[in-house]
Amino acid sequence: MTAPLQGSLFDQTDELLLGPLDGLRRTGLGSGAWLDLLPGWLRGADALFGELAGSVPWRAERRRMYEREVDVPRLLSFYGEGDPLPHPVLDEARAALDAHYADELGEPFVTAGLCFYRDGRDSVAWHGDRTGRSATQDTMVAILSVGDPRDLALRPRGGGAASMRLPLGHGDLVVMGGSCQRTWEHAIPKSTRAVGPRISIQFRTRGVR
Ligand SMILES: O=C(O)CCC(=O)C(=O)O
Ligand SMILES: [Fe+2]
Repeated sequence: MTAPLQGSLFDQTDELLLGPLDGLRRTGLGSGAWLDLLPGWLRGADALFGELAGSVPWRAERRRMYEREVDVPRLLSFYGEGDPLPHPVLDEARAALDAHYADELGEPFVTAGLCFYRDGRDSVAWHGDRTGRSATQDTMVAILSVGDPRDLALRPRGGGAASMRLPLGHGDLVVMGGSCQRTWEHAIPKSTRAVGPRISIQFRTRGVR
């Protein structure tokens, strides 16, 4: 499928450029969870959006829910350990994240999950990325967002403090770290506003989904 995204809708530069990661700002969420945020990490991302939209083998997934098969409302593509990524700037992004977080994380980011939200009806429900080590141990999930802005919503698992919404725009980076996957949940809520397509790229460590 292709998405009708006009060039330079979002960005004034044509050149793909990853900024330095020293601009990352950390927010503690409590219970050992935190978020690192760097708005506008990748500049010139219009072309990347177009290439990913057109060349990634997007899959629609179906899932059993209450005895029925339902469409998962977004398109997906998963790049496992050792799989060539669909654009060289994603290799650069992953290498930069590895260099920045090496000491704190203690292992590299090895997989990339790509999600395509075609419009405001596409979404992902509340969940933690709790498959693998993240169910019991701290880890990091780094998300690069391109295309139309969508909110990443976060709430403590099992209720408690109020939830929060973090608008993720074109080229923005957010890293969910510490205990975030087991003590918090996240979601991309549906939007009733007219929103265009968004692609998110999630880098994870070995075995974590
Ligand atoms: O689209 C996003 O930024 C989040 C996706 C997500 O949480 C997931 O696929 O596990
Ligand atoms: Fe997730």
